[in-house]
Amino acid sequence: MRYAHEVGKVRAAEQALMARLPEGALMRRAAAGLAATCARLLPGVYGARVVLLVGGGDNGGDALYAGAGLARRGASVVAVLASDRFHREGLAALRTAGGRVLKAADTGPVGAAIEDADLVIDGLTGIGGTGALREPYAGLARRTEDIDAIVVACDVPSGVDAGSGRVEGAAVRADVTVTFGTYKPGLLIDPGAAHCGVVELVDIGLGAHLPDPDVVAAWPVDLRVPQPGSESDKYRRGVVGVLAGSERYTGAAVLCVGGAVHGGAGMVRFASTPHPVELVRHHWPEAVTTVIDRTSAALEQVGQVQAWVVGPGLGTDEDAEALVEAVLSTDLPALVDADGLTVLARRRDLLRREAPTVLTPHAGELTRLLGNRTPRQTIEARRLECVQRAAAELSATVLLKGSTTLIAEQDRPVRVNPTGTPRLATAGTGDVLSGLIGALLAGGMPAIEAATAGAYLHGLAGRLAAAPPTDGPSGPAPGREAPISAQDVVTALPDAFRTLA
Ligand SMILES: NC(=O)C1=CN([C@@H]2O[C@H](COP(=O)(O)OP(=O)(O)OC[C@H]3O[C@@H](n4cnc5c(N)ncnc54)[C@H](OP(=O)(O)O)[C@@H]3O)[C@@H](O)[C@H]2O)[C@@H](O)CC1
Ligand SMILES: Nc1ncnc2c1ncn2[C@@H]1O[C@H](COP(=O)(O)OP(=O)(O)O)[C@@H](O)[C@H]1O
Ligand SMILES: [K+]
Repeated sequence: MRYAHEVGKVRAAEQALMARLPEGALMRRAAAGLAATCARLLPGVYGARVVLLVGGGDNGGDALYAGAGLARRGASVVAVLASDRFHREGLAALRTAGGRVLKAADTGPVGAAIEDADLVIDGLTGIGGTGALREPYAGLARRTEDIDAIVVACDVPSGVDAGSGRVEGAAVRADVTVTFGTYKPGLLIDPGAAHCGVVELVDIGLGAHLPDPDVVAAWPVDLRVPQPGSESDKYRRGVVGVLAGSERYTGAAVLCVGGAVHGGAGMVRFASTPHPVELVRHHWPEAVTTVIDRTSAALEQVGQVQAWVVGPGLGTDEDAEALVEAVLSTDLPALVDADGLTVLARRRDLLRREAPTVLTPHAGELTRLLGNRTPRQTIEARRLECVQRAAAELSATVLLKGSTTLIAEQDRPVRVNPTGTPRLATAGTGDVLSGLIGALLAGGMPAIEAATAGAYLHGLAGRLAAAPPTDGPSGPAPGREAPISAQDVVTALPDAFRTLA
């Protein structure tokens, strides 16, 4: 797992540690780690041209000390001061090491230095950055776009809100971000995460002073999907029931069952109206299907299951509502997706239940679930805050889809999914995800673990489907990916599972 802590907790841990160390020791540790990474990224330090973008706080101090270290090893280092305030000891150290200093207002020489640089260290703002970058910080951040130099962000790319990943204006796009002590949520969550490049963590000894994390990113070693043993049979492995599709929306049913069939359930039971049932039988002969009378919503017709998935393509009429109500009245784990969520938005009373409930909204669906008080754009920009609020208000496990999938349960660290690709933003992939998570629930996984593993495998299947085979699970550069369909994601699921073995 990658652990991230809120900014306030990072500051408290730093204070506790600093109280036990000589003045300035912590900053010098951070700067030494930053300088070591920069030295590794350069073909050679001697003679390399390094520019430091220096803000008025301690983030600028880190950059100045790191620059001093590189200058002592023969680099030609220029510091660009964005503010009249700067870290005095850091600047003195740089000058002593032979570094030069410019002010941001010296636009000609500053532009030339950045153009000629081999490496730029962004020390404008770190965890102290608030709101959109003001001038001249914003202008300096923009100057780092489309340059040949390697851009290394100190602690956090400036312009990215460290606590949330929010980006409100200009922000540095780094090739590498060197962060100190612990990850910050904004380094793991988009849009901030997309500005970080490769994130390296430098240990500055904070560990013992840090409380439980606020956000964690799951890595393959953390995921324990159910494995069949010699005692297994199809019933013991878990049966998932899927209520999806309608005469109007048939594809959602086929895709959702596809996700469930490849999710490791012992059996998939599918129930719907005649047309989706016919199509599911055609595509997935292994599913056991039932044509149900929607008006009665009697789940006994479908047979015994260990978990339910309800919603994709279901429609939002009264019959659909009756099916959602029937599922949520059981004492079984249930996942509600798509149209089921639209129904739930007007029947939040149905969420009062003891058994685990997983909701898988995209930002628009979450807007409705939260009573239309939070616009979709706000949810997309403040994903962390909104998913936490939703989990608390709805008393459910909430998986918020989109460019970074987040999974929240009340009083637990929020999970961040590290896999995925923007190629997944295509119709029907969400239906595959809900079927997949339903199968994992039926296999007995706790709700948050099923949602975490499902998001991971789904994102990885998307990458495997989109990438040339040689690029592997860590994923190729986005330009090397091909468009994919939701069915391609289904097909790639077995390969995604195999990476966990
Ligand atoms: N504490 C420790 O032990 C350790 C801390 N460490 C390091 O310290 C960093 C935190 O330092 P910090 O607290 O000084 O804040 P920091 O990120 O430099 O930002 C403040 C400056 O930014 C400016 N500014 C803010 N918003 C702005 C905006 N929108 N637009 C423009 N300017 C804006 C603000 O300007 P002002 O408000 O003063 O005008 C002020 O000058 C942390 O990330 C890590 O790198 C490491 O050395 C390890 C040990
Ligand atoms: N920009 C993006 N980057 C990565 N993944 C994305 C992005 N946009 C959407 N996705 C993923 O694509 C899937 C789309 O699901 P959803 O919105 O429910 O579509 P549908 O209802 O058509 O199936 C989700 O898994 C979501 O996380
Ligand atoms: K920075």
